[in-house]
Amino acid sequence: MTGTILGCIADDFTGATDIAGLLARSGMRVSLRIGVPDQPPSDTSPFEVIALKSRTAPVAEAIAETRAALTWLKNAGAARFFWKYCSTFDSTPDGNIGPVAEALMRDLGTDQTIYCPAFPENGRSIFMGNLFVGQQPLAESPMKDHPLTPMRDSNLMRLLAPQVTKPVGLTNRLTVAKGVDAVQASLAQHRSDGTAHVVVDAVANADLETVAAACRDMPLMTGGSAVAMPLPALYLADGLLSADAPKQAVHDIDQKTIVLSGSCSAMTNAQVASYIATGAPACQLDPLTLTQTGPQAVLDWLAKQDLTEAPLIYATADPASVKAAQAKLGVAEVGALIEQTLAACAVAARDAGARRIIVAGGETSGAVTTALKVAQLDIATEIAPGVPWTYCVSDGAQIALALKSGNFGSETFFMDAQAKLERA
Ligand SMILES: Nc1ncnc2c1ncn2[C@@H]1O[C@H](COP(=O)(O)OP(=O)(O)OP(=O)(O)O)[C@@H](O)[C@H]1O
Ligand SMILES: O=C(O)[C@@H](O)C(=O)CO
Repeated sequence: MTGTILGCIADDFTGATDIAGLLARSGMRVSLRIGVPDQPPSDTSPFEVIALKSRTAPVAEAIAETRAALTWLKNAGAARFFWKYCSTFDSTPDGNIGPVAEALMRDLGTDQTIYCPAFPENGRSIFMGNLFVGQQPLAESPMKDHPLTPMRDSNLMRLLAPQVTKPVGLTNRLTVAKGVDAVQASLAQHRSDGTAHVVVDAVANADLETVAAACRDMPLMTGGSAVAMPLPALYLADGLLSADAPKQAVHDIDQKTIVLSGSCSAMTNAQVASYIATGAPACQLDPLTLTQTGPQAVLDWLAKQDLTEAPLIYATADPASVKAAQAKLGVAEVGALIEQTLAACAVAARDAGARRIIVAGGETSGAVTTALKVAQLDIATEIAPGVPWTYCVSDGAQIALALKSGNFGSETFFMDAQAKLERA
């Protein structure tokens, strides 16, 4: 029986399902824990992911939580670790990515790690240390206007340097193109120069295969989810993982479904419009009305729905409406109001028999999983790159839960999700 081989720590919930989903492409069992478990490890998987909510937390808090996660994962048997942050490197000059990496390096007694947020299947690529979102440099992409972590520079070395105490360097695409030995030689050169933090270019999945192969024995790798994807096959080839290691389970889940959308990204707006156009029952939450009437009206609407028709409850709105609501009610207040309402809808839907719950938005996913009191998710079939179905238990009921990052999935995501579970 194989113990835990790789321990991953993610700085948000949808980021955690993202890396868990890509690791699960291997067919191996991947478990995701919501927060650092109170209990010592038991029923562990070859790949364990701990989801934190530390992306915008104060540095000291993020470090403390991440170190606690590391200890739990070490106790689960892991000897290799992955620090997962956003593929758009979401952070601020006094943000957490660098300080957390340095804290993990200290705890693991290692003097070097890599930074590779590339996710080519979702349009994130790195060339000469510059991060692109589709064809746009990061700082010209919609990420420049992110409400919490506006990204105003596209150069990963410049973004990382103010966050760390040790030198930052680059292993560029020309080296990656030469293969595994060239990447390892470049890392060794950086190490002898005292460069602890190495940004590594990747523009395609083939580059990520090379980078993962070159770095697979590092105690700590950091990046987006995609550079972790080749690791299961590499560990299998190295004999670290046996072919009889636990595989993904498949459960037969009742068809009653609820779709909850609190993301206001351009992609989620398109997904909501496309779902409504199919004729699915839908109820829009208006923040101003909610402050006056509370959640009862939407709960009443939900109680009348046939859950086999997979109704949608959404607060998703265009940027102008979001700004107007924020100006009237306050950014944090309106966010919390909607998150709490959608979380209450998730609980009510579960109590009414919904066993398939689809959620759009990272913060929204956090609120929903917390309200459902979900502690552990087992990763199941992939819906879209970085968005898997997961299985969990909530109040004794076996639930299939899909947590979608705001920007991920195609326009037909909500339909795709339902169809994928049928095929699984
Ligand atoms: N109509 C609205 N007006 C104002 N705020 C809203 C509205 N609808 C949703 N919100 C809030 O916007 C925030 C959206 O964040 P969330 O993390 O859920 O989505 P996202 O940022 O698109 O996803 P991700 O973090 O995965 O990229 C939530 O706090 C939500 O409550
Ligand atoms: O890496 C990404 O883009 C996502 O997994 C994410 O972190 C969403 O918040």
